[in-house]
Amino acid sequence: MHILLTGAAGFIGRHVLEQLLAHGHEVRALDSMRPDVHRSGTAWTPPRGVEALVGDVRDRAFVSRAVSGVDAVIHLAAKVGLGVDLDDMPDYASSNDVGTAELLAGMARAGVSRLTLASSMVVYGEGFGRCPAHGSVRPGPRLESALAAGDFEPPCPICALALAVGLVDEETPFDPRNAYATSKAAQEFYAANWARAAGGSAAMMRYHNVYGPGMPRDTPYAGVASIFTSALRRGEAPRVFEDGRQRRDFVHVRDVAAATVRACERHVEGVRAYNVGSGIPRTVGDMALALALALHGPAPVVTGQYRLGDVRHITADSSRLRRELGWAPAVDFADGMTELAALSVEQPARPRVAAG
Ligand SMILES: Cc1cn([C@H]2C[C@H](O)[C@@H](COP(=O)(O)OP(=O)(O)O[C@H]3O[C@@H](C)[C@H](O)[C@@H](O)[C@H]3O)O2)c(=O)[nH]c1=O
Repeated sequence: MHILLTGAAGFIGRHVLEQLLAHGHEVRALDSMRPDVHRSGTAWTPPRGVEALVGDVRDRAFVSRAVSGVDAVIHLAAKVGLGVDLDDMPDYASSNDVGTAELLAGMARAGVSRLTLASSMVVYGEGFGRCPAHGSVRPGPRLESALAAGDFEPPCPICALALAVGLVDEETPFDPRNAYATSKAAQEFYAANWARAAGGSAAMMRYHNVYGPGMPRDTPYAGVASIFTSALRRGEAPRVFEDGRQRRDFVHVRDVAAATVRACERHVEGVRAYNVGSGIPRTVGDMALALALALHGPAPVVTGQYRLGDVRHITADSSRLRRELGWAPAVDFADGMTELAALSVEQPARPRVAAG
């Protein structure tokens, strides 16, 4: 196929591009190269044979050029991050939602009917506490305040049992809790509207906690695995928030790219969301320990600090992706951590240049 890939220079985009080429697709690779989005400032040299376009998906004329003649679009370009700073709300809305709306309008004008969209597990928010007795419960503000007060395994609001894992399937209701999450949820709604109105297909890929080679470094927006390896590289202990027992679904970037490419190749009808995760809950404390051991660094420090807006536990039920698209994660967690540790030793941090 001839595929337009947006966000091609980003962490996930580079892996998707590599796999698309390995599958024999012709790729038009687009990226804005916005310095505020690519905070680690890495240069981008697209592989030979790839048509590269630098521009912004909010630019209508640019989008028209970008979508012309392609069979399908993989839309990864986005402003990512925690999204808790209210001042950032307009930029999330503009970069992610206006950008997606322009892209979809451009696809409709050009008659391009296949979309694969990067979404995120953040659309689910904290709506997934699971009590062993009462199943899924929505603790809402009570859970937030319990967490803020340092009660990291709060009880079910109906009985006294502790809430557990936080397994989400694609039917779990949306509950976006910050500007980034809201912009991701809105992207999905725009894509669904476009698909229905234009007769297109849209696969929404809800990525869980992605890690692996090429993770952004040394920015507060990098994922926790990158922040821990950077700390260990400096000889510092990883600082683990809460009690370290909060669980996430860490999924390797090559597996995420494989799921994305598969969806682009195989999802041809209607609107479908897919969780992209390993399905295995791991505590942040265990992950910190695995990296500390791999890098022979200092033991993790549990800070008890709660980061505003963080969910306690979340794990992907990715059975739909396995069943419908035949995907299965291939990278073992221990191997992925060893790889990350080895890379972080081999690739020294970019030299910092003092301002002024
Ligand atoms: C950064 C950091 C996080 N953590 C904890 C907080 C969370 O419980 C857990 C995971 O945190 P994060 O990696 O920040 O991911 P997160 O689970 O908060 O998720 C978000 O992460 C953003 C990077 C992405 O842009 C978002 O899309 C979203 O995935 O690790 C630490 O313990 N120490 C740290 O230094």
